[in-house]
Amino acid sequence: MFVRSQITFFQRFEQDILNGSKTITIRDRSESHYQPQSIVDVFTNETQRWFAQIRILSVTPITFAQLNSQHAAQENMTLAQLQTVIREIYPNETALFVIQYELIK
Ligand SMILES: CC(=O)Nc1cc[nH]c(=O)n1
Repeated sequence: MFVRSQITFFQRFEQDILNGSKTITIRDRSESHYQPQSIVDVFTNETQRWFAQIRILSVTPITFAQLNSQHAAQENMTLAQLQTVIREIYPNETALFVIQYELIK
């Protein structure tokens, strides 16, 4: 049976995803299962409202300490902002995954 894959983003990221300025998301191991080239439905985390489809391009392990300004640019943030956001979402996690995606238009 084919099960459609899903991911959620906080509502504050929605416009950046839709306008193409946020092209990665950094998640913990529990969300590292997305398959490259798969198509994933995107919902808001707060209300489970569908707002997009994305194609997964790659899933790459990374540590918190390895986050750099290129990752921040791909998140449409400064590096300091990205580090703060990730620490708010994953307070104690060092093993993370960069999920690169493209918006399906
Ligand atoms: C819901 C949720 O965890 N959203 C996240 C987490 C990390 N990065 C991101 O862009 N969105």
